[in-house]
Amino acid sequence: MSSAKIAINGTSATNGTNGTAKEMNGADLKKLKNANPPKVYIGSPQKEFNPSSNDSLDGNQSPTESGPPCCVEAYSPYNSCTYELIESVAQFLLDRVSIRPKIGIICGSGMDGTTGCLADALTDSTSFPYETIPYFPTPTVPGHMGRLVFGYLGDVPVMCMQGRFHYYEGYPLWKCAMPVRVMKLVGVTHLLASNAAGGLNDKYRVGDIMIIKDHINLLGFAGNNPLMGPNDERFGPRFPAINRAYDVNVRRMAKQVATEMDINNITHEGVYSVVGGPSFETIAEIRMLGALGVDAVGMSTVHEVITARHCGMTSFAFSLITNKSVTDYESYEEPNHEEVIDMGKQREPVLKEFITRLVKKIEDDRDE
Ligand SMILES: O=P(O)(O)O[C@@H]1C[C@H](O)[C@@H](CO)O1
Ligand code: HPA
Repeated sequence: MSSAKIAINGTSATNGTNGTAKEMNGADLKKLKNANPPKVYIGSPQKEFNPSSNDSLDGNQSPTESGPPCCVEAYSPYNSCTYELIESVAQFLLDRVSIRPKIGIICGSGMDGTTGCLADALTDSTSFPYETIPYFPTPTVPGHMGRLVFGYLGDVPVMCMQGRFHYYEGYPLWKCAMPVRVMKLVGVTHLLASNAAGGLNDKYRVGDIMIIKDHINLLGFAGNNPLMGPNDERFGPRFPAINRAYDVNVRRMAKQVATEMDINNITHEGVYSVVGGPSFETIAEIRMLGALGVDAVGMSTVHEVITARHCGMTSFAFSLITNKSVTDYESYEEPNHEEVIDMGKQREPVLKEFITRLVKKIEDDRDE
């Protein structure tokens, strides 16, 4: 494969074969960071990040004698990742890309794979493997890539998380949702999140799309919320309202897109509930969720949407129904991650088209 060197802010990164996709590899970016370190303030009292010291870039180091470490210990349930730190991560990205996206996309399981996925459809793209972004977590789940990709979807500038972070990976909820705040400070106003989910609603079939109109935050009921801990008003209020989390206008546009694509027969609107995972649900749990009015169940999205709403972003999310939730004690069926990934891949073209058209509508609406 041929590769040309191109200049990004005076330093070099590798340019792909077609001249439109720039992949920053780990080694290049480590060099880049050392040459041009982001100003990152960590802990309290604030400390300037020094890439030549032993400080880790991933924010996962444990407390040291000199005081609290970076943005907090990885497993703290309380978010003390400062506004300044998120700002510095956003600045790190802004210094290295020229586009200024207003729409941020999070790709769910099966939609964030290695080839043919949404992020691959972006043109003029620059991608940052997560491990090369200061303080970013890194994904551990098979089938989830770990890249932040900037580029154009159709002619709309977007930034796209190809791979997300889940609570069951061991990250606290605030850390799972930390990239949403980075998006916010990059300038994103609209969050579009997708996920894979088990279908509880009898009308849903595997492969259907459910536009999320509301959620039940089971983790929140159990006293776990991404906004726990000190609140910085620069992000948003201490007690944000969440009852209008899934924007009615964007949902209307999504339904228009479904009509235009002639996929109304596989498109629904319903209630999503988050569980902690990684174990799938028992039959009793599924029956309980059904009785609560849940249409689909998954392991993500809710903490991202709460974080986005907290900082004033417009949010929209949808589920791909990758499996039917088992409700029958006589059944031998068992949900598994492989079928989740397979269904995501099968539906990739439809979902890509769905998101591309929706993004265009949002952009046109913003311009009006
Ligand atoms: O990232 P999402 O919510 O799409 O992933 C779902 C939940 C688990 O990560 C996985 C289970 O197969 O799919
Ligand atoms: N339960 C929870 N999360 C999921 C499921 C499920 O059945 N399918 C895909 N993600």
